[in-house]
Amino acid sequence: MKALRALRTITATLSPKPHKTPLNPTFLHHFYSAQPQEEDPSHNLNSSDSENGPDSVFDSTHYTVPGLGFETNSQAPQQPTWDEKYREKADDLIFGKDTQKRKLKILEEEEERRRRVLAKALLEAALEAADDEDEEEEEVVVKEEDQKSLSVGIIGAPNAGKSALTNYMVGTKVAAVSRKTNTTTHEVLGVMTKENTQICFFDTPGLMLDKSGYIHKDMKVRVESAWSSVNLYDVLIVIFDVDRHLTRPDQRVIKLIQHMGSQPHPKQKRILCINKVDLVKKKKDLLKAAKQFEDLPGFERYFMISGLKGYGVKDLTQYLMEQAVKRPWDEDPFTLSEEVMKNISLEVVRERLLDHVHQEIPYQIEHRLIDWKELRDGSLRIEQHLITHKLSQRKILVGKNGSKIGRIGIEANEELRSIFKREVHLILQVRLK
Ligand SMILES: Nc1nc2c(ncn2[C@@H]2O[C@H](COP(=O)(O)OP(=O)(O)OP(=O)(O)O)[C@@H](O)[C@H]2O)c(=O)[nH]1
Repeated sequence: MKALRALRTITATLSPKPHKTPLNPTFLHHFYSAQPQEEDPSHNLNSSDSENGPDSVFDSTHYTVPGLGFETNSQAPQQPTWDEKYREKADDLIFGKDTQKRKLKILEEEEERRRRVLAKALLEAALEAADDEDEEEEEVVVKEEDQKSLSVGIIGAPNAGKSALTNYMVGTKVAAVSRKTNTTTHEVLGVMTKENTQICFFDTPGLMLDKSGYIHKDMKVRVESAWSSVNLYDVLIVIFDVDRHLTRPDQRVIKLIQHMGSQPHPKQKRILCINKVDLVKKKKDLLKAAKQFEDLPGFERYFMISGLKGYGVKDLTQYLMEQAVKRPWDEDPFTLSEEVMKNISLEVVRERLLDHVHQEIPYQIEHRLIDWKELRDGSLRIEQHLITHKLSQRKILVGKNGSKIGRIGIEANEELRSIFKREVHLILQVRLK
C-alpha cells in the first residue's frame, strides 16, 4: 500500500504540474537573462547601481519557475536534426535495404533499454519514498532520559569525499560537493536523528599533514584550531579516496592515515573509510589498499564505501548508531537551526557557482550573507552578495545580459525551496569591490 502511495507520488512528480502562477510569456527571456522585468515597479534594488549594472542582480521574484527539473527533459527522446527522408535514401544507396531493418531493431532495443532503466528508477524511488514514509511515521517525541547522542568528526584530504558522505548520511544538502578541492569553507554541522539516537556530523575542512607528518605551516592558524577540535568527537572517521590512492598515491594522505591510526585513542573511536570504491574496476586492488593499512592499531573498524552512491553507508550508519551514548540530544531533531540554514543557503549557492563558473573564480570572490528574514507568510528572504576583485571576474559571473548569475540564482532558489520546504526569495548580487 505504501509502495503504491509512493508510486502515485512519483507519477504525480513525473507528470507536468500546474504552476501556481501562469507561465510568464517572458519566462524564456528571463531564464536566459537575469535582467529584471523593466515593467516591474517593485524592482529598485540596483537601478541606481550604475557601476555594477542591473544585470548583476538575480532576484527570484522576477522569475516564474516551474517545478524542479525545469531546464531539460532528459527522458525525451532526442529528435534527429536531419530530414529522415533524405537520410533513408542515402542509407539505401550506400548500405542497401537491410540497413533500415537494422536501424529499426537498434531503435527498438534502445527504447526497451530506456523503458527498463525508467522502470528500475521508478521502483527504486518508490522503495525510497516508502522508507521515507516509514521514517516520518517514527517521528515521535523521545523523552530526554531515553535520548542517545554521538558526535562524529570526518577528516580527510581535500576531495576525499567528506561532504558527499555527510550529505548522504544526513539526507540533506549540508555541505557543497564539487569536483574542485577545498569547497568546505566552514565546519558544517549535519544532524541525523533516528528513533532515540541523534548523530551530529562535523565536516572538517581538508585537514592535512605535510609529507613529514607535520601540520602545514602556511595554514597553521586556521588548521590548528580545527586539529584541536578533532579530539573532542566521540568517533572520528578518517576518509580517503581509494581510486586516487591506487592511481596516484599521495604521501600526505598516507601520513594522515598512519598518524591517525598510530595508536588507540583513550576516549575516541577511530575508523577508516576507504571511499569511492565505485570507481575501482578491479576489486582485488581494493584489498591491496585495505591491506596496506590493516595493521594500524588506532583504527577500530574499516569500511569500504561510496559516499556518493551509498555503497556500504548503511553498515557505517549502523555502526555509528551502536556507538551512541546516553546523552540528551544537542539539536532539535525536527527543525534545522537558523545557523545551519544560513550555512546551507551559502553552500547551495556556492555549489551552483562551482558548477557554472569554471576557472579559479569561485575561490577568489567574497561570498557574504547580507540579509536573512523570515517573512510573515513563512517564506524566507535571503540576500547574498558575491564580491569580485576584478572587473573581468565580475563579467564572467554575471554572464551575457545576466545569464550566468540568473541561472545560478534560479537553480539555487529551487534547491533551497526544496530543502527548506517553503517559499524562498533569493537575491544574489554580483559586486565589484
Ligand atoms: N565516484 C565517486 N565520487 C565521489 C564519491 N564521494 C565523493 N565523490 C566526488 O568527489 C568530489 C569531492 O567530494 P567532496 O565530498 O566535495 O569532497 P570533500 O572531501 O568534502 O572536499 P573538500 O571540501 O575540498 O575538503 C566530488 O566531485 C564528489 O562528487 C564516491 O564515493 N564516488
